[in-house]
Formats: sequence, C-alpha cells, structure tokens
Amino acid sequence: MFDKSTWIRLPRNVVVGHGALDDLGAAVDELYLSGSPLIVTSPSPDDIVGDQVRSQLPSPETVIVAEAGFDQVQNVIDAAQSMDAGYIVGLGGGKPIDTAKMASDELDVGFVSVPTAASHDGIVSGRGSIPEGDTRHSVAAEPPLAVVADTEVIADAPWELTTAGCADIISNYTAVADWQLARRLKGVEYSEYGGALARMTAEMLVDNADLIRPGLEESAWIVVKALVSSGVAMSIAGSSRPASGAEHLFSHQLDRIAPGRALHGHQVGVGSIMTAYLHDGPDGMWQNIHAALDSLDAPTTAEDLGVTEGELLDALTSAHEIRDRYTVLGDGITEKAAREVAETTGVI
Ligand SMILES: NC(=O)C1=CN([C@@H]2O[C@H](COP(=O)(O)OP(=O)(O)OC[C@H]3O[C@@H](n4cnc5c(N)ncnc54)[C@H](OP(=O)(O)O)[C@@H]3O)[C@@H](O)[C@H]2O)C=CC1
Ligand SMILES: O=C(CO)COP(=O)(O)O
Ligand SMILES: [Zn+2]
Repeated sequence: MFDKSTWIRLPRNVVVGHGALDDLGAAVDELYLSGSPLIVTSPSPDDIVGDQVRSQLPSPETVIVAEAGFDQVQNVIDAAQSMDAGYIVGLGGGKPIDTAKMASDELDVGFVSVPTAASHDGIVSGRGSIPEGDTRHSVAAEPPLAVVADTEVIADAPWELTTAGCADIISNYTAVADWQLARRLKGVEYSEYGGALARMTAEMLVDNADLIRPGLEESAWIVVKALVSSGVAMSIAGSSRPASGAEHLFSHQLDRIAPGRALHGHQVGVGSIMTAYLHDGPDGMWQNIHAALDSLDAPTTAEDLGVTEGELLDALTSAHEIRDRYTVLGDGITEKAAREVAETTGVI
C-alpha cells in the first residue's frame, strides 16, 4: 500500500448546477468504476432524492445513518462488504457524507459525494470528522472521485442549513489565523497555498453576502462553490487546519456539553467571533465576522444557538482539551477571560 499522506487528492468531476442530479449516472459512468454502489444517506435526503439517485445507478443498496459515530462507519463497512460494493455514495449532509468517505477509505473503494445541503465544507475534502466519547477525530478519509451538487435541491433545503455552510466558511478567517500562530509559536507545518485559498474563499463569500438569500438558486451556487474551494484547501494542506481552528474546538466541545442544540456551522460561526477577539482584541476582525454572520441571519449569540451562558463558557474554557491542535486558546483560558470575550462580543 502506498503512503498517500503527502498526496494532494482532488475530485475528477465536480458537477454543480440546476438539475445536476440528473447527471449523476453520467458523472459516475465517466469514472469507470465497476460493481454496484452502496448509498449512505440519512432520512430527509433519502425521502427527497433517494429514488432519483437509485434510479441512475446499477443495483444500488442503501444504508440510513442515524447518528455520526465509528459504530455507524462499521455498519456501512459491513453492509458494503456483504454486497461486495464497487463504490460508496454519500448522499445528504455532513453526517452521511463523512460516514461514507471514512468507510470508503477503510475498504479502499471509490467515494462519490452528493450533498443535499450546503451546510458544511466536508463535501469535497479528504477529511472525516467523527465524534467518539469525549473526543472528536479528524482523520484522513477517501476524497470524493466526483461531487454532484444540485443547486435546485440545495436551494430548497431549510435556509439554516445554508447559513450554517456560510458560517463554516467564514470561520476560515480564524482557522487560518490559528494555523499561522501555531507555525510561529510551535513550528507547525504550514501550507501557503492551503492557507491563502481558505482565506480567499472566506473573503469572497463575505463580499457576496448580499447575494445570499433564502430560496435563491444563485445563493446555493455561490455557497456550494465556496464549500468546494474550502474543501480543496484542506486537500492541499493534507489536514483540516485551513478550515478548523479554535472555533472548531469550541464547537466540538459544545457537541459534547450540549449535543444536538445547533448546527455545526452555526456553532463554529459563534466560536469564530470569540476567537477573532482573542487574536486581535477589541478593534480587530471579530466585528467583521459578527457583521457578516448577522447579515446572513446566522447565529451570533449563545441564545441563538440554544445554549446557556454556563454551557458556552464551559465549552470555551475546555475547548483546548478536544485534540492536540495548538490555537489561540493555548493551554486553556480562564473563566474570567472567557466571560470577558463572550460579553464584549455580545455572545452572552
Ligand atoms: N469532513 C469535513 O471536512 C467536515 C465535516 N463536517 C461534519 O459534518 C457534520 C455536520 O454536517 P451537517 O450537514 O450539519 O449534518 P447532518 O448530515 O446531520 O445534516 C443536518 C440536517 O440537515 C438535514 N438535511 C440534509 N439535507 C436536507 C435537505 N435537502 N432538506 C431537508 N433537510 C436536509 C438532515 O436531516 P436528516 O437527519 O433527517 O436526514 C439533518 O437533520 C458534522 O459532523 C461535522 O463534523 C463538517 C465540516 C467539514
Ligand atoms: O469542520 C471541519 C472544517 O470546516 C472539519 O474540521 P475538524 O477537523 O475540526 O473536524
Ligand atoms: Zn467545519
């Protein structure tokens, strides 16, 4: 087996647009894969487009993923082995897509990504992010051979899924700042291209924020392109560093402390406001991040996220424990400092 950790692995076919789902069969045929696919999805995407996807693929089988987790990845591996799947299709939001890409990696079979929501930037990346007990693992996973994103389906998805994707991209500002800090203080390896692409993607999204409105297919198109770009940045870097810093540590910790209250993207957006403040102080980028999230109707407060002041402060003070990734949180901040940043930025 080759060591692929230094390879930049990117999709061959990225099909984005109105009715793109009708091209799924053709986009897959063009990959010269053999055998039948296992489709990994969750309840809503399966209801909405499951039949349309199945009708274009040879003798598919389907697994519905209830929750993210390694047990679900194992279920998918077992199902794929028992049908001798030729490749795996991830259909839906981040949960089924990450599960599918991790199972594909384990089995060494091709992976095709079919997002039904513009809710996260894992739709193109070769990274999987899965919770396990008190930690979250960000692991190398099979990057998609093809991505098929139908803007008609995505524009019809609940608006908050799109605003979550926007916030996930806006958080690249603080993720890159954390990565640069880790390079300066800890000698962490840094990719100029990965960092520049992630930051530029956030800037372009913020510049186009006025065009991103509910129900508009053009908005879905702008956000999906940005998510693709952010995923490519992660592939170039060979890690999630360009798109995941302290704001993601905060969000992952909130998933443990207050599970299921808010979407991933919304949590990282609020985290980004606070970690921007920690980077630059009162006059820095936190106000721009706050204004951009506000203009997109994305959450900016603990209340918007449905978490209490105590839960938010708990997550911020313990976020550094989630994984060994140096950020502006260093080896942890005090409750007094956490309260000050949350109050000054209006998060609590
Ligand atoms: N690997 C990576 O680089 C990255 C991974 N992630 C991971 O992705 C996950 C978050 O992704 P997210 O998409 O929020 O999670 P989910 O897959 O849980 O999707 C969120 C919700 O959207 C619903 N949904 C999806 N598509 C539609 C649609 N078209 N219409 C109506 N509802 C729809 C799902 O419904 P239902 O459950 O009923 O099916 C679910 O309730 C996290 O686990 C995160 O860590 C995030 C960023 C990057
Ligand atoms: O959510 C991600 C990038 O937006 C993935 O990052 P993690 O490695 O922190 O899970
Ligand atoms: Zn994210």
